[in-house]
Amino acid sequence: MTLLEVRDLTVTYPGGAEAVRGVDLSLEAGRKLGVAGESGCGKSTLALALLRLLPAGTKVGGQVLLDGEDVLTMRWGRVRAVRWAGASIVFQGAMHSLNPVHRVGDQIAEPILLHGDATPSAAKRRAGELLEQVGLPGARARAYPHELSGGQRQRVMIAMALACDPRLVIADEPTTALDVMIQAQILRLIEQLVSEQELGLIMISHDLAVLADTCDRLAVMYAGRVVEEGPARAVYEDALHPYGKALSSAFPRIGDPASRFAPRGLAGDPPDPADLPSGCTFHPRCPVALDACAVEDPWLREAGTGRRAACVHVGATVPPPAGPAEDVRSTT
Ligand SMILES: Nc1ncnc2c1ncn2[C@@H]1O[C@H](COP(=O)(O)OP(=O)(O)OP(=O)(O)O)[C@@H](O)[C@H]1O
Repeated sequence: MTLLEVRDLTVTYPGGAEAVRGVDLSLEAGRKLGVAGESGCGKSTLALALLRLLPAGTKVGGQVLLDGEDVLTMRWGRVRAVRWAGASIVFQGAMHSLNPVHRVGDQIAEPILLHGDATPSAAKRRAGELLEQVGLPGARARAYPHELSGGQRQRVMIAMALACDPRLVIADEPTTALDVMIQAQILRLIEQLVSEQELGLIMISHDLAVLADTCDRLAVMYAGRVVEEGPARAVYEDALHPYGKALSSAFPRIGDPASRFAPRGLAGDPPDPADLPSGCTFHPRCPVALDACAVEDPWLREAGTGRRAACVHVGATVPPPAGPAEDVRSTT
């Protein structure tokens, strides 16, 4: 069975910001899905929605099927059971996520005690084992967060995320605050744990290169929508959507010196989710926009083997209108 199936997920914050708009995603156990996009595209909102961690008053629609069970409609008692044990999140910036006045071992033991019938001493023992699993000496369980380096704290966060043997781990910018060497170590650790334990991984980052290196598939988000999705390497090296292309050209490629000199960046900012442009939300920044793009909002649809993209330039993108069809489509 598919581990996670997200269907037509929408999130609207109080005040009207449509942060996630009709997202469909799926993930098998043991697979790694990267979610990329600029700041403000809705990546963290998507992650929080998967575990119903959004602020009160936020409107959420669609389905989040975790092992076939809809997280969005389950009772709160069940949601609490699913958090940590079914799926867990590693947030960016471990210093802010760890409690500064508690030893890290106690913080790892806490979800174990809450979610099972372990005794306090068994939970502590398990916390030490988890620390060793993420490459820290078990004795570091007695340390306070400020006594650890940034990389060590992020390892503690990963140990916590694994504490209750979840089936799915969501990592939201897990290495953003770390230097490049430590970043690489943490990414390798996450990859190793996912493959050893047959977990599903959703990794969120603005850095397409990191995701292409770590994940099997990539979803590119823009203004709350997935605008491109496919095998990670293919999306990174040969994006179909103009936004995916712009995002991938923003990072020089390892082993491709020419890419250091490629034109980079994208003018402007993503739109305000409370005041989205008409048609394709990317059209005001798109270098290849047509007049039709200010009107038509293309669906995400098949664009070659295992790939999907939402752009009038890619495949047949416009859903059939109610009246006589006016063809604004083109092919790649
Ligand atoms: N509590 C909130 N109330 C209203 N709007 C919000 C709230 N949280 C986030 N938003 C808005 O929703 C949009 C998506 O934010 P989100 O944090 O999900 O984006 P992101 O892609 O994860 O960005 P970043 O990489 O900076 O974290 C942004 O425009 C943001 O301002």
